[in-house]
Amino acid sequence: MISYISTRGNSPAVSSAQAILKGLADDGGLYVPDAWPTLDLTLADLKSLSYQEIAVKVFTAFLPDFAEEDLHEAIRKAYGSQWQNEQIVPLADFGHLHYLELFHGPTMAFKDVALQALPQLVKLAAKKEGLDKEIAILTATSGDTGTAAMAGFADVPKTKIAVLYPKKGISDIQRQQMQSEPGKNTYVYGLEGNFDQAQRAVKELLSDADFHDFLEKEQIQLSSANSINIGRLIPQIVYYFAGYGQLIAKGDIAPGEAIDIVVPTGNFGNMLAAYYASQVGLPVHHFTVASNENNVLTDFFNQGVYDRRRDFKVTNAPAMDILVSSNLERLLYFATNRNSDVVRQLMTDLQEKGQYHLPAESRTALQDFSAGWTSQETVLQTIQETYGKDHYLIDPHTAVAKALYSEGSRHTLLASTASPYKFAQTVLTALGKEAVAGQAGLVALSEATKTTIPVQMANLYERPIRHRQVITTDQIKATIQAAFKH
Ligand SMILES: N[C@@H](CCOP(=O)(O)O)C(=O)O
Repeated sequence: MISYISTRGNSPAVSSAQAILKGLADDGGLYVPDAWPTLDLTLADLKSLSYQEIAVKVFTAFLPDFAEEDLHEAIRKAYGSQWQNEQIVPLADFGHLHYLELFHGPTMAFKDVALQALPQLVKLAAKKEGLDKEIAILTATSGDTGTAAMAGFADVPKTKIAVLYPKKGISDIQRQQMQSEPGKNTYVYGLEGNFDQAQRAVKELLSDADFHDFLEKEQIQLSSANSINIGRLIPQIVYYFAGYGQLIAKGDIAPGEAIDIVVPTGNFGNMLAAYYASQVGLPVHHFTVASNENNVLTDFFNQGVYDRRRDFKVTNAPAMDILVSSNLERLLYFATNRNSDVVRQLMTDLQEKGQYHLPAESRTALQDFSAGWTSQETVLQTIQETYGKDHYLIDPHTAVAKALYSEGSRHTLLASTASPYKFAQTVLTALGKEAVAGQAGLVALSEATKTTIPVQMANLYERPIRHRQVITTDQIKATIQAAFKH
């Protein structure tokens, strides 16, 4: 049975339930499986399996300490009528290019796929571990994770969730979604800072001894809804298999045929899930890592040097405005042939010097990856061209990836990570329309493109604003402590 170990090698191995409850290993590392599990399916099976059935196969393989009937129930709840498409992640096909639409969930971003499941997994993990404490979820967001995490955890008994988002640099709709979140157990704070600062604070609090004393006194188990939590990543593996199954069902590929995958990425969770899928049997020929102007990952893959010492840019693909890409640490662990000493040193270099150099032999292990970045102007141009040529509307993050795609002989899954309505102002600008804010922006986009405003957004601007508090980075710990105190 697999267990989970820290990428930095200085924490004991834990079960999958424990890894989900902890979020981050005590040594600051990220939990990774100590061996690749075997999926109980063949690629030929995929074309006749529902999304939920594929999810059962992936979840049971990666979460072997959970009872299978509990996982069935969790999956039934996570992928039910709250999804606006029965396939959960349908494909939109244009020749060899297939957009894997990951945005049909409650908050219209790919984060829903995992964050509809994570609360179920957390509850099951707590039951399994005999944990009778309240569970507090701390989350940093550049716009999408926070919204989706609250949609998942809102009013879940014995949980609380606190979200930190950068005050500047999220879309109008993301702001409205978060500030008007009605869940009684939700706490939302705008930060005078950027995503990296929010995420650093989350990681520090997860391993802060004094904060842990407070949690112990209050009988609280702390975890995270970010993709540093392995419980966030596992559900994301499922959709690559589901997309592959749809390609077989449509007759585009034969079982076993290799595909390419292109992913717009900031925190690297979505890309890493594709890599995990490939390690447990999905035939992937090539991965393209797409970045926006915060192109730290592009330089890393092209030059083998990760250097966060650069200006942090607020862009029109804001969910990817990230310079410290947490999940890369998990890829480094595999690229270094599971050498936690090397990973620990690289992470120390990143912390202390702001950069690290990947050893040459590990660069070879990443030869299936290439990387590129897309400017804000090209994002606008790509949205306009895609709409003009294919009459298909894409959001700015999907455009970051689309700009790097060029048609080849292989079928390609391109992760379409958010609804274009979630970034209505940017999409309107791209289409040469006035970027009106609020409900008027949704109406303008609907009229300009003769598309329907997603039902998930129907009453969004009627919800009252509940969360207005803005804090500085110095105030994070005390603010979260006050929120979580009974
Ligand atoms: N893009 C994210 C940033 C956090 O990433 P995560 O996948 O680690 O949760 C966002 O929109 O919040």
